[in-house]
Amino acid sequence: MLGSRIAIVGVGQVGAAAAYAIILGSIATELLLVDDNVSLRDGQVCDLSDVAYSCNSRTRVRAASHHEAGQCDIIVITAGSRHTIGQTNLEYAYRNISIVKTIVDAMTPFKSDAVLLVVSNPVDLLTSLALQLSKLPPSQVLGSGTYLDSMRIRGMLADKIGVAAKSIDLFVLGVQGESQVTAWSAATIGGVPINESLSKEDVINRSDLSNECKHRSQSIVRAKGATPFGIGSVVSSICCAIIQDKGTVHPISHFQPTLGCCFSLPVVLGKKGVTRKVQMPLSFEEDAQITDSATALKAMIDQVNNSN
Ligand SMILES: NC(=O)c1ccc[n+]([C@@H]2O[C@H](COP(=O)([O-])OP(=O)(O)OC[C@H]3O[C@@H](n4cnc5c(N)ncnc54)[C@H](O)[C@@H]3O)[C@@H](O)[C@H]2O)c1
Repeated sequence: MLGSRIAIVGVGQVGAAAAYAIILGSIATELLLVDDNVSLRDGQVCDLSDVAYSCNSRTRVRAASHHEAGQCDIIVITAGSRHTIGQTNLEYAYRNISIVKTIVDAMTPFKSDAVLLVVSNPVDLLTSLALQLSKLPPSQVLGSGTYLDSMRIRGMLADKIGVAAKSIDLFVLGVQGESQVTAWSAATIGGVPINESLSKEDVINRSDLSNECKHRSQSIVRAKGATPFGIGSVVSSICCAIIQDKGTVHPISHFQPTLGCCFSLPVVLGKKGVTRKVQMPLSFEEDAQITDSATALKAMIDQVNNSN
């Protein structure tokens, strides 16, 4: 972590929660906060600096411009607009597309080995556009994708069968949201394929669990208005894996050349972002669902590019 710098662009609910987790973990030496709303940004700097002082964090926090953020080791994009009542998903997507375009433009040129991590929604679409616009190599442009969903479903399964989530390998993959796919066919418990490791007493309805996981964000938003903490902690884990060159495997949105867009498949994360891809044998149905949703995403990206 020595000398490492992370920038968070957009310090609303999600950006602030990510900053909080990064400070608690002393993940970086310096944390730069950027927001168009300058008084909110400065308030967050003071509040989060207090966190750093009170927990003896080695991470120091300060306000910065978009341009400075582009020179950091990792730049996390959590800027966005709120989904307003009556706004369609398409209108919402176009609003955030315009925000991400402005941000990437203002940060260009990036430090050549910077890693860009997109969190704003729709995450796979915005990651694909950030890759096009930033001109960074594909291995350095990532999206949080289905990382949180994978952690969620592991936790939910762990609760049902009484095994620690850490001993479960189960990935949610593909385009994050309605068409994401739970890769049950490749799931293991303690390294043993799930079909062999579970006994008859372990009754799990896979489809119910996948659906509950898919809609969990909506339930949280209905209950408390936003979902900042889970994703904040995911951002901190991803930054930690990169800065500490951990070589750990995570489901991360990244560029898939065969389908021409970014979505989540397992990768090894290290200092240079994606250091290698991990082949995961999926069932025919899982593979087909992922391909279908990626094809629809690519069509949407082409539509956005043609509308410019
Ligand atoms: N990927 C995930 O799993 C996940 C989970 C939760 C939320 N999100 C997404 O994260 C994004 C942020 O959510 P939130 O609840 O923090 O919203 P928020 O409204 O609380 O914060 C957004 C912030 O972005 C700032 N902003 C807007 N334009 C900017 C610009 N050009 N430069 C810098 N800052 C700018 C705003 O001033 C605001 O402070 C949304 O797109 C949301 O959908 C993603």
